[in-house]
Amino acid sequence: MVVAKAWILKKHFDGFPKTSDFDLKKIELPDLKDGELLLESVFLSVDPYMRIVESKNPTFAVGAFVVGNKGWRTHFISDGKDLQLLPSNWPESLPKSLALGTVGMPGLTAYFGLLEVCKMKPGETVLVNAAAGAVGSVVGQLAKIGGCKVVGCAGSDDKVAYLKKIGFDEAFNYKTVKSLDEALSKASPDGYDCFFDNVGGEFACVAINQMKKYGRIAVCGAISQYNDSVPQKGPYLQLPMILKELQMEGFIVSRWNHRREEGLQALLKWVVEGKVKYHEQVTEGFENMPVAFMGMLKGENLGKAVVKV
Ligand SMILES: NC(=O)C1=CN([C@@H]2O[C@H](COP(=O)(O)OP(=O)(O)OC[C@H]3O[C@@H](n4cnc5c(N)ncnc54)[C@H](OP(=O)(O)O)[C@@H]3O)[C@@H](O)[C@H]2O)C=CC1
Ligand SMILES: CCCCC/C=C\CC(=O)/C=C/C=C/C=C/[C@@H](O)CCCC(=O)O
Repeated sequence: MVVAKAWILKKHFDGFPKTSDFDLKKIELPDLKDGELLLESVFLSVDPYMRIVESKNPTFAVGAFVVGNKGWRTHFISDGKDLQLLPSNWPESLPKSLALGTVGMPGLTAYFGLLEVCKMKPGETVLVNAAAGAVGSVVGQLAKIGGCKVVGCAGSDDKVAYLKKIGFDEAFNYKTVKSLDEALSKASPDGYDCFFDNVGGEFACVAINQMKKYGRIAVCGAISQYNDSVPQKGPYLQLPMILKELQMEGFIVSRWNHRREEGLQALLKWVVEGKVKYHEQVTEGFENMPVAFMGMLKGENLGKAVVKV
């Protein structure tokens, strides 16, 4: 009998998440039926990554590594239908945890958001916020590969130094600049063609006023608003949208599930060639899932935040 540990949400968040909102449970798992397999988490994120320890399903061999959306759990039984094997050409030398980050869902978000929503073109200027995080750090590097000028903002001087190291043309600490408006116009006096928005709220309002005519805004996330108890109010953006004829489009990465393999292969190739660099913020221990989660929301992570079980 395998006993799984699972983090459950005891109470819906009221404002910023608290340790007391989570509960660690033990769950006895039943024996496998034909067609099922038993998975053991190796790295976890919001999208857990697991190794198969027992299988009664001919498609999945014991020892194989898969990505699945199974919650914060050490073990899980699956019929295999919703699991993704790692690409078969995954190099032995590459950390498998990247399947949760640069060569996984966050990397795909950057890839499809830039290509399909921003429709970036060589010579354009791309702005990205939360730029030193899992999605943002890939956005900036893909935009450089695509021949763009890239401006990134992040919440510490160490993160800004990292952005410059991985090739961002301009980067600044949005928490310490005197004026966000001035910092954005100094970084690109002619404005921005593409804005990949991970943050929303006031940052987005200031940035949207600095878009060039016909600019495109990919609304990927709004992390500045996720923990608000009271919804934020304006300023309102209709005037710059009309006068500059902007396009603003929200998206969820799963829209391109049918092109997942294309995206993963492109990202894998760039990582192997050293054209896309990665950093992971690894927290040790399943017991520390809530700590890692809250730390990520507070900006303690550089690159993708993962938990090693
Ligand atoms: N649409 C989609 O399909 C998807 C959307 N997303 C979204 O993309 C965004 C980035 O996700 P991900 O890369 O996983 O996370 P990150 O690795 O970027 O971690 C989150 C970062 O957000 C920044 N942040 C937190 N609060 C604020 C704030 N108030 N203002 C500005 N920045 C803040 C912090 O960096 P800093 O130190 O710079 O403040 C923190 O490190 C999120 O909004 C997420 O919801 C992610 C995946 C798919
Ligand atoms: C408090 C409200 C929060 C709203 C956030 C809404 C959107 C932003 C966001 O973060 C969206 C993420 C979507 C992720 C989707 C993932 C799966 O489709 C795939 C996961 C497994 C994988 O393929 O690796």
